[in-house]
Amino acid sequence: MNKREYTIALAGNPNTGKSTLFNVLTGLRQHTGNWPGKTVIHAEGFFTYKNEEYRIIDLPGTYSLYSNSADEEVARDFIIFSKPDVTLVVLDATALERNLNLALQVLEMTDRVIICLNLMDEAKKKGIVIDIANLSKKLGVPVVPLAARNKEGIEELLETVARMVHGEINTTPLVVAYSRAIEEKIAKLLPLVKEVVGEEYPARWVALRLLDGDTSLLHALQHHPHHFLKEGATYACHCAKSV
Ligand SMILES: Nc1nc2c(ncn2[C@@H]2O[C@H](COP(=O)(O)OP(=O)(O)OP(=O)(O)O)[C@@H](O)[C@H]2O)c(=O)[nH]1
Ligand SMILES: [Mg+2]
Repeated sequence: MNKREYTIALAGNPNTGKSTLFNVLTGLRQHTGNWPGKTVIHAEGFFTYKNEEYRIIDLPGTYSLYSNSADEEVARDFIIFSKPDVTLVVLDATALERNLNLALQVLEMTDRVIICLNLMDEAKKKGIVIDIANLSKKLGVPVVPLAARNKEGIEELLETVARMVHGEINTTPLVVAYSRAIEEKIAKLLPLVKEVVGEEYPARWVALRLLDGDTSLLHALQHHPHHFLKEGATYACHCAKSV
């Protein structure tokens, strides 16, 4: 019997070192191509760690994961529809505040997240000190410091990835609280969304996207092979307009 291969996605703002990390992890076992139907180049690579096979996808760098561009949609769709076993969110440690925005968005989509705090060498040079343990506690997911270009922190990252795919890490992703008005709408919509998407998709995130009038997500859901989901998505969208 073939052993299972784990899928890892690399997300993050542009220029945070995703491709550098991708190259360190995969060496020469990689190829680039086009996503079907979209002119966004993606890279896919493979590596082995402790006798287990991993596939890693270098997603386009984005500042958010809404539907503002093809890049954002590609990254968003991969996390939502392909359900990677682990999503690595690569952050620039010298611009943590700006980078955290994307991390919080990913935490709304999946609980299998590891934060890679990259460019730690630059942060140190600039005298930036980050309390890793506290950040990890606040975000509710592991945070691993890295200097990918110098191959620093890679072993700890791989070990954390392995533990996560084996279900040895319990995460409690930070839930962003919105204004009372929005939370009330979410509360109304949530049971309906749960009925439609069940356990298959993160209900709170879907509700938020619907409230935001994200028609592209709706479109993606309507093309889902599951008939019930297609109809449900249309219905949920209709309800989102009226809550
Ligand atoms: N000092 C330092 N530089 C790094 C590190 N990791 C990556 N870089 C540099 O940062 C720059 C951007 O790295 P990339 O790997 O291309 O970043 P990316 O996230 O793939 O960028 P996009 O694909 O544009 O989103 C390059 O010049 C890298 O050499 C690091 O840990 N330390
Ligand atoms: Mg890149």
